[in-house]
Amino acid sequence: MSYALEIDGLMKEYKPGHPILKGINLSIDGTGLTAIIGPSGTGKSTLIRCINRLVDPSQGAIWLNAGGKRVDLASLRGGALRATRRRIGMVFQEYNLVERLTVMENVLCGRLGYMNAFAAWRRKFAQKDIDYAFQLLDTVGLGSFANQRADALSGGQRQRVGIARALMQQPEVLLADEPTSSLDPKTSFEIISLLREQGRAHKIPVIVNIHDVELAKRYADRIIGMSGGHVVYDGAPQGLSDDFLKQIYGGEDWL
Ligand SMILES: Nc1ncnc2c1ncn2[C@@H]1O[C@H](COP(=O)(O)OP(=O)(O)OP(=O)(O)O)[C@@H](O)[C@H]1O
Repeated sequence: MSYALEIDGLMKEYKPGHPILKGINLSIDGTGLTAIIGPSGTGKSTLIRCINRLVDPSQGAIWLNAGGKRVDLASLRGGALRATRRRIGMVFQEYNLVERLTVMENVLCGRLGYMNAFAAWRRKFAQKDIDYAFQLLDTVGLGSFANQRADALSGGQRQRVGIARALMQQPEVLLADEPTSSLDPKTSFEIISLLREQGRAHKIPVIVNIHDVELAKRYADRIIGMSGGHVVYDGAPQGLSDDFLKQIYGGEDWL
């Protein structure tokens, strides 16, 4: 079987001899939301960032099924890497919007990876891209905000723009690195629900690195618990017992 994403023996060390990821093996498919949980510093962001190659893996393979073709993201360079990377949508904790641009312009930025350099420089977007961006803005509940500047939005609204921009890439997989860390509990729930819903609507898997275990247990279809650079739990939220939580986070006073 060919998975949407298959990670095989992934290792990452920022300093030689000090591995952060110590041999991660994962297969991700379907349209569910997978939550990655684990203590601070265990390598959750590093894992997400290796997948979209914001960080270069030290060893291992990351197979992405892009348009029916299986490519190893870990070994790609230059133009081949850029072409494959545009098929990976990424939502950031701090939104990473261009503050002085409008909501619509920010969403259209998701298309830049598909355009030639001159068209990208002129920000000359095709009408079908503009139409799709309007459609996505409606989907994320910001239909009437297209002409607002990004710096006039609340955190939750910014994250909705970030999700629309990632979907604009027509990705094969959607990654989110702590997308709710800066948001209140109600908005966090809305953003996680939106990610899950959009994963289903676009028939792509969603992988979210998240600190809030309760939120993960309530809304994820699958939980990956990391500790010390290893995966120590991989299964349904219902199976994430206190024993596993102790193994992931250590101690028990907090349970
Ligand atoms: N660019 C970098 N250079 C050197 N070390 C790094 C770099 N990025 C992360 N690290 C280190 O790698 C380890 C894992 O960091 P990472 O951000 O992946 O963990 P995390 O589980 O996502 O933590 P948190 O939940 O606090 O965000 C940490 O010790 C961190 O200091």
